Amino acid sequence: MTRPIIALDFASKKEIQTFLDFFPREESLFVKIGMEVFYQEGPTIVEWLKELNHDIFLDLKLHDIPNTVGKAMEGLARLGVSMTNVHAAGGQEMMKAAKHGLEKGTKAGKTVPKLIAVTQLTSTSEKQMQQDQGIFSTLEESVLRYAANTEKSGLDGVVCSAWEVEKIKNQTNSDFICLTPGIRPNGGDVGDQKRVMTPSEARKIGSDFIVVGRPITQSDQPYLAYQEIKNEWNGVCEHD
Ligand SMILES: O=C(O)c1cc(=O)[nH]c(=O)n1[C@@H]1O[C@H](COP(=O)(O)O)[C@@H](O)[C@H]1O
Repeated sequence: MTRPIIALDFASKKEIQTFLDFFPREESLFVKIGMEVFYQEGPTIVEWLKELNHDIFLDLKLHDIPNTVGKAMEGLARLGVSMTNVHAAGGQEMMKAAKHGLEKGTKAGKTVPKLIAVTQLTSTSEKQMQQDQGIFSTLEESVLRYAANTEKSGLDGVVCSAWEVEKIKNQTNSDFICLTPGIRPNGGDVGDQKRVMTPSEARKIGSDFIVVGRPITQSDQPYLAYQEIKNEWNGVCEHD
């Protein structure tokens, strides 16, 4: 069984602790730490979650000049997370610098974190992309271009919506990762997300990882919500 990545979009360590109390202590989770809590708590939040035996996707979506991103990644590599990311819009030079920084900062004998690039955010519609970013192609064309740039820069994969996975997989090598947020159980509240899919649809279409936040974090029964999504993602029927 593979684990959905839980987006820990909380404002503090205390709130995360309260949330994790709903889960059995021995269950190792794959969690995503984003800018909301990282900017408040700093690297200690990562160290604490690692001590609890959880795997971490550090989602800081770096996007700056190549030198700055490269140096920042060199520092982040020392935290020993499993995965981290940049914005593909930063360009190929920036993505290469990010990868180089991660490799340089990873301690000898340790695994270099997977590095993936955000294409078009799942909260972006084609109309918004054209109006706000001045990109006058289809949204899919834009995502495919970013995915091609990401692969050329030597990164491990992309963050995209499940809607684009099939086309990305057709144009990239077989190891290239598609990590898909914007996941909702059937009939779930989409909130600010625009390009959504259910866990089972995302699996069928070839997503390698799904990221799920509010359907689990805002649930009255977070562990049950997590298990239902995990089972659906792994193709387990309720009565198996
Ligand atoms: O990089 C991400 O993780 C990300 C990229 C993207 O395009 N869309 C997106 O929603 N995310 C993240 O995925 C999570 C989705 O949360 P929910 O919409 O609550 O499931 C949030 O933490 C977002 O920051």
